[in-house]
Amino acid sequence: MLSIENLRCAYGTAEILRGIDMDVHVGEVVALLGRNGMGKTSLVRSVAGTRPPVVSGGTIRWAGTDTTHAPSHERARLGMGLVPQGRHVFSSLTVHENLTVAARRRQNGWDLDEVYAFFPRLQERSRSRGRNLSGGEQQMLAIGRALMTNPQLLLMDEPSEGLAPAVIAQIRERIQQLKGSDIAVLLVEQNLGLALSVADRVYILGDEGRVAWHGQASELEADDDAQQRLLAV
Ligand SMILES: Nc1ncnc2c1ncn2[C@@H]1O[C@H](COP(=O)(O)OP(=O)(O)OP(=O)(O)O)[C@@H](O)[C@H]1O
Repeated sequence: MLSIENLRCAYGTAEILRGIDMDVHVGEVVALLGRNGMGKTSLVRSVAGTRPPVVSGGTIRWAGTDTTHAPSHERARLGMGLVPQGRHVFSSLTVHENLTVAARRRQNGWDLDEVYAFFPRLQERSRSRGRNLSGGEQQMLAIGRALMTNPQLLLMDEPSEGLAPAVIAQIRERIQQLKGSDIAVLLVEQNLGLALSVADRVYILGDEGRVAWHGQASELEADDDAQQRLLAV
């Protein structure tokens, strides 16, 4: 389980998160929502140990270990995988190379064949370089690359950003497939429809740098007031 208590983080003197409490259990998908600039990416980067921002208070525990100030490679070793906003695939490497460079062996874990079975399009494009892929293919590659590290906690930062509806539908199906496996998923999304269709629970960040709403995805779906007030939909 990922357990975040009273987390604060800052860029220089600007404190963005001011006391976040949140947990994500293995086998569930938790969506992290909020309007632009509320700190969703900052929270995910704090969990993954990617700087900036700097964690200025609180604790992050993963599977019983205090990872609050652990280096990002240590968090990866403990089973955290990040699908970063903007994908960041290696543009000069092929799909195959992007995937194998990330591989981390674990018994009964993800390997190249499994990732190709999960995203057949990646196998078709295995010899293409990152820079020649479409946005959707790059997103599949970013997810596949994170899966190659055999994560038990998958942090996904806006996987639907800039993608066509047909590709978003595929990403939705794949997240649903991951659900119920031995992976915990924390999903940052702007696309409320996608978030509600895959998430078990939802946290919404408000403009105080705190959680403004949390509950079951089905509760948020029925709560027009929260949607309008906190997400401006
Ligand atoms: N590297 C940085 N240096 C200084 N301030 C930053 C940096 N990155 C983000 N911020 C600020 O931190 C705040 C939170 O940004 P963050 O990207 O975490 O929000 P977000 O909810 O993910 O937004 P979006 O939906 O637009 O991606 C914003 O005010 C942003 O301008």
